[in-house]
Amino acid sequence: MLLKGKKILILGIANHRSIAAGIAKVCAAQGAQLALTYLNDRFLKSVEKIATDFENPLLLPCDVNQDDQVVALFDRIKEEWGHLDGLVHSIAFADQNDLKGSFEETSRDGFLLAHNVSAYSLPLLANHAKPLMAERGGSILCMSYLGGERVVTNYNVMGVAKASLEMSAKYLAASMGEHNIRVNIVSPGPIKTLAASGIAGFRSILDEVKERNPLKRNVDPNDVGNVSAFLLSDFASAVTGETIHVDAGYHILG
Ligand SMILES: CCCCCCc1ccc(Oc2ccc(Oc3cccc(O)n3)cc2)c(O)c1
Repeated sequence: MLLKGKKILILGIANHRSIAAGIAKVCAAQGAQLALTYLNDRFLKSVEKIATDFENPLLLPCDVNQDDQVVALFDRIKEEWGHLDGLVHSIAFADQNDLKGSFEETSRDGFLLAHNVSAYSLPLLANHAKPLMAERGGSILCMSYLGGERVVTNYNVMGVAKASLEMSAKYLAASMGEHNIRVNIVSPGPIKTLAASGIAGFRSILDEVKERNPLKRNVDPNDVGNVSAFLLSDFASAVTGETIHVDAGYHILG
């Protein structure tokens, strides 16, 4: 049991296909106690369904764009648990119009929205988690994609937001290390999620990576959950500011 007795907060489950749902399942199987957030009542049902197999999980609402909801979330965690060992950030959003066409046409609002939700939310959440992690230390994870490291057609403003997310994770790793808080990046290959279905050309990318990558297969939320559980565990005690690609090796190709 990699995560026995660890208290882990996971933000970003939308439904059973979510990467965060895969991470939650592996963490629960490895003995972790879980707090799962849902964006609003529309998502509560599907989060409850996923949580039925878990041992008394905390289900809490959180829209990271609302500061008061973030404060209320960590007040509840403090009240119920007293401390936090892990935080998984699996949140992103961009206007669908900004996920296709010419990047130069991105609107000011669209650019700011994508960065607000997909990048700024990481330092925001990390700052609130800090007092609950400081003593024993903790592990923070965020989810990126190759399009944040190099250009992937149509990914556009989300790629720029992911670049910001990845550098945010590294600056957080540098700043929070003295409190024994580690911050790492998991970069999955393309996975068929609710969010992915909103991106132009996603289907063809899925097939292309499967044909080209070293393992000749697509990756799934369980693959991501396995690596995430490792990074959340004491087995990764000296790993911080690191990116692990869970992409069947695709990123090594030209
Ligand atoms: C052209 C790139 C194909 C591979 C994309 C892999 C991927 C799939 C999903 C990802 O996560 C999101 C999350 C929200 C998001 O914004 C959305 C999603 C659906 C509708 C909408 O209005 N915005 C876009 C991507 C992501 O960051 C990366």
